[in-house]
Amino acid sequence: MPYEKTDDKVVLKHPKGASVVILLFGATIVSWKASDRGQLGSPTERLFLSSKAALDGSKAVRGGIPVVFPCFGPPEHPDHSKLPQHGFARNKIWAFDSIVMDNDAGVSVRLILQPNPTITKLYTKNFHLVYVVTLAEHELSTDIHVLNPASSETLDFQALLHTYIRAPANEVSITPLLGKRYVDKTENSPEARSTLKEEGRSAVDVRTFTDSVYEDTPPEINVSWPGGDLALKLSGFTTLTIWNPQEEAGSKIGDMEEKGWERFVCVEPGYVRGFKQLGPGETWIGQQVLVVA
Ligand SMILES: O=P(O)(O)OC[C@H]1O[C@H](O)[C@H](O)[C@@H](O)[C@@H]1O
Repeated sequence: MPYEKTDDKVVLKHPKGASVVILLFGATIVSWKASDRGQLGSPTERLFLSSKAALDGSKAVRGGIPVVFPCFGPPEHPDHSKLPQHGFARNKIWAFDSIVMDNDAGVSVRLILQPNPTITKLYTKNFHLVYVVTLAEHELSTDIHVLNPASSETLDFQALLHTYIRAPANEVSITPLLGKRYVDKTENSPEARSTLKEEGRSAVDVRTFTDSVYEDTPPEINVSWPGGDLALKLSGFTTLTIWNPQEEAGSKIGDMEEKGWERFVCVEPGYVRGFKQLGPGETWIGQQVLVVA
């Protein structure tokens, strides 16, 4: 059996050893194990999950790949005024829909989230979210589909995959972002936080507290460090957020494990500058493929 489903999670298993664990809470991927290409040996964990993360549905998971929808950061749009930071998708129980692919190339599961009473008391817009997670030997594909089922209203949203890559934070290089415009959310004043800067580094690092939202994300991003390399192949997304709190902000995060900021970099493809405006009946798809080098 290439997958196992229990009340609270789905585990996909590839015949060559890779695996992924997806909680129905938030559709949060909490583990992805894959082996290096061309090397024997057991698959290794590729995502960071804080040992202090709550996995019981009491709060969003600190690590893995939380799904952010319909707002990123504190709510700014009138439709989102009752929502918490990063919206509700990472805090709600998604439904298992089906296994959509199961062959030698990979195994794929489809999860869905639709309005329910716990959502409509905070958010009254109609929406239909589909999340397709596909596991291959050295790749993990995560596709988020947003459908507007309304007959006349537009759906305004932001969406993002908050990918916590397990890596030695002080040694990672992220490319190619040279010349890209970004906002720096570590700046002190609201004016400075909304002023666009231009990236002057050929390889971006996170050795200091970093919270940058890049525009016009390239279709392929490389995250490398001595002894490791992960590529992100992206489509549909317009922004790329790079986040590492370092001690300065990380020590204030209650569910961050001791010095956890030393062990990950968040590389977050999204649509988070302005709002995607989806007409009635339209669908938007954002795809992230994580590829082991
Ligand atoms: O603590 P959380 O709500 O999970 O947010 C964690 C981080 O998410 C993103 O990376 C944002 O850009 C950061 O500003 C935020 O601090």
